[in-house]
Amino acid sequence: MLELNRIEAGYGESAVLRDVSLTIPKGKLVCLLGRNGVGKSTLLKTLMGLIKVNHGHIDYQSHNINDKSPTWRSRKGIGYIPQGREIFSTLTVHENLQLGLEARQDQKKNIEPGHQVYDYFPILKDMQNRKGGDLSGGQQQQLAIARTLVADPDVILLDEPTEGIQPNIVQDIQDVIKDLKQTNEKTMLLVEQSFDFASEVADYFYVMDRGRIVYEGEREELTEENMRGYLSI
Ligand SMILES: Nc1ncnc2c1ncn2[C@@H]1O[C@H](COP(=O)(O)OP(=O)(O)OP(=O)(O)O)[C@@H](O)[C@H]1O
Repeated sequence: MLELNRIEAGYGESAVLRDVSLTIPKGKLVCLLGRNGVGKSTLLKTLMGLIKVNHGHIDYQSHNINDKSPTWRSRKGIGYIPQGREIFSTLTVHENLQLGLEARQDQKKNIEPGHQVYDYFPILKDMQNRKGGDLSGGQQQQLAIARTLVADPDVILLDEPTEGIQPNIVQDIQDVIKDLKQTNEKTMLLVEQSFDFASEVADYFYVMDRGRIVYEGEREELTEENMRGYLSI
């Protein structure tokens, strides 16, 4: 349902992604693995329309979306949770969540108290009136995920949700990701450096090195032995 075909993209004159092809089938969770600086975040930004494609094409529901804006993509159901979370620190948790509604196609203006995001992350209900900047890193990550979920996206692009986060929250996030796939049939692309996390949730995986896809395979092939050399294990 979302596909990169022979993409070259980067910053200014310098290409970061080189001849990258990747498919995220409907209802599947695809993991993109690789070390620091190999181009994983650049790939997500390119999918989201934040970086221009130099060559190749991005197809969403079988249509070329190369020239569509990030706003168009989010309104059409592509949700993006960036690395670093980009929480508004001076706004409250509630206000941060309200901002997520902007990406909805309907005119929904409020998040009902029984919304699924509060089941996933009860702490966000308890902390509704706290400023985003007062939350811990793990709580901010939960807020960033919830803010995307209130828009009810079909596809979720998630950039290293476990980076620098305490283990109990990593477990909560893992449970939510599994539920999003199993119960809500979301389509997901998860960027990760953690082999343990990726191997728990992935249906299919790609490994990136220096802007190229160097390995791909089914979940069964995602083993420590195969990943040694590509990841720090
Ligand atoms: N805004 C930018 N302008 C110029 N070059 C950039 C910019 N952002 C990233 N790069 C470069 O692009 C390359 C890929 O970076 P990217 O952030 O996509 O890697 P990554 O695999 O996501 O790594 P990390 O896990 O550290 O985020 C790096 O060489 C990086 O220095």
